[in-house]
Amino acid sequence: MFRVLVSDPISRDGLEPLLEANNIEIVQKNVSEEENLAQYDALFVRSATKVTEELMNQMPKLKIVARAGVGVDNIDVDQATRKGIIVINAPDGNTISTAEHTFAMIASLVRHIPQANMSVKNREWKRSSFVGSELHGKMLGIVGLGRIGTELARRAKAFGMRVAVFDPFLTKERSEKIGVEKHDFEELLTQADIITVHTPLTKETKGLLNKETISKTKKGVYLVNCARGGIIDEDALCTYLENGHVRGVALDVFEVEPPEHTRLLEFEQVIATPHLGASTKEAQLNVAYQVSKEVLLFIQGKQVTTSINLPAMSDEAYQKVAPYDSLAQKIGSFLSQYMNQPVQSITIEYEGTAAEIETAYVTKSMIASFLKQRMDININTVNAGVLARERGIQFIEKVSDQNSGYSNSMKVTIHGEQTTSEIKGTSIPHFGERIVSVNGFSIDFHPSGHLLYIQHTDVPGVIGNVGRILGNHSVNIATMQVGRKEKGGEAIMMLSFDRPLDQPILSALTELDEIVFVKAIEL
Ligand SMILES: NC(=O)C1=CN([C@@H]2O[C@H](COP(=O)(O)OP(=O)(O)OC[C@H]3O[C@@H](n4cnc5c(N)ncnc54)[C@H](O)[C@@H]3O)[C@@H](O)[C@H]2O)C=CC1
Ligand SMILES: O=C(O)C(=O)COP(=O)(O)O
Repeated sequence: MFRVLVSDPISRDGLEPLLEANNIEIVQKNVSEEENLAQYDALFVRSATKVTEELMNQMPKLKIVARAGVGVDNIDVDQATRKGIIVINAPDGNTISTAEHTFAMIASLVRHIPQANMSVKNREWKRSSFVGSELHGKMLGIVGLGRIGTELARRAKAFGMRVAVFDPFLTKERSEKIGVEKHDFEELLTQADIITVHTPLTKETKGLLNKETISKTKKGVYLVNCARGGIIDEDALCTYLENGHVRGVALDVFEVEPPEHTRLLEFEQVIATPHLGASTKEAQLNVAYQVSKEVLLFIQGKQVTTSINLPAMSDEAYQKVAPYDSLAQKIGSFLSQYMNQPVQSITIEYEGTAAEIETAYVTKSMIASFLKQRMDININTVNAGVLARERGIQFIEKVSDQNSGYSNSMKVTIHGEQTTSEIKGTSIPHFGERIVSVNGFSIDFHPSGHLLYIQHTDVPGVIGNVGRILGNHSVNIATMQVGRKEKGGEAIMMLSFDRPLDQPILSALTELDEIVFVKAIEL
């Protein structure tokens, strides 16, 4: 049974993909009210639940956190990554709703609609107190031209506004295509009549509009924040509202939510909504449906596509990666079992078509498989890189420019404290993966099942002796491959069996004079 805890109010209809699947239990209850957090495999949240390290520690089975929305600033993604917990979000399900809400806030702000509404409800008729400004012909400054910023720009243009944009990642071509003016931050500050922010909350964007930057804006500017509390510094807003430099402010989000102690709400010129950007039936259905489908993919062992802490990959892209992923896991596990010593660095080299895929994912998969043999914690592609680095293991990814004759290949070299080992494999369409070289010995075997690696001297009779000992122990050899570099020198043997080999058999083999090294490997 896969157990899902839905902590914030999330559309039940949007959970349909999970509700219809078998063996999934969904509990809709806030984390603060759930006594047995340890039983859950997945946690669904919106912005209210804070997914802290402490909460994750109370959920040892947690494998995936699904944010039914965009911003993940309420989730400790670094800690989730360390613990191997996948974090996903619903990147575009609430874009339109949030853009529409922002536009509604802008229109309300310049026409004083909330204040006028209150006044009329108080039985007043003060028409001259609420004279507003037209949007037509004014310049809207958008900070962050992502999904929401772009939709907002389209709406502003339809109202005859000029749209100036600051976004460090915006190309000239894209700004021309959308029909907005690309500016630097300073220009936008000094020219815009209304400034609205649409970036995530990060170290860089926290306090982006502060005492210093707001002082550069036009006198009488309107400021809007429907992205995240803290992108516009609240103390600075109070200062400039008090001295009249900022004419009005529209806020959907606050540094602390609910905003119990902020002075901002005391200003007549501030209009506010309680984080309603994504609160439409449509957006809530979209985001819940998006993350439910993703979680279902995860449960089915398929590739999730909207992960924050995994390389983004569509299911289609994963189909191309899958054969190499499988090969990488086999090589990682093989080398980890074979090299029983501390490791300093791992190098993975891709050649041919293997170099054309999402190699970062495959590298992490190989490292995860390597570490799994050595560590008794949850290791996967999410936390493999972090855990390897924490243990002082360097990993290097290379694309080989050599042509070794295979249409694709993957070579993994591990530098251990005492020795270095290396395995090369290839994936053959419709045939599966093959290991084609071990420590420079050419060989050809399918890396699967109960294997035995033997290093020996290339002398007559050794194969017979090995066969005799195995036969004496009633062990049937399923497959056998040999490889050598030169006649009479060192050689290797790779055998596979229908069952694992016991220690007495391995000891008997080791006692043969011509045998240098024996290692049973389970893949
Ligand atoms: N009020 C609400 O209910 C909602 C709020 N949001 C907030 O809106 C934010 C934006 O959402 P989307 O447009 O979907 O995200 P997005 O990722 O599509 O766009 C963010 C944009 O910000 C830009 N950016 C990043 N750092 C920047 C910087 N230092 N200066 C200027 N631009 C910068 C990026 O290049 C990107 O284009 C979310 O992160 C979330 O916090 C999102 C949905 C609902
Ligand atoms: O999607 C986002 O980033 C939002 O801010 C929406 O938040 P919510 O899901 O409404 O709590």
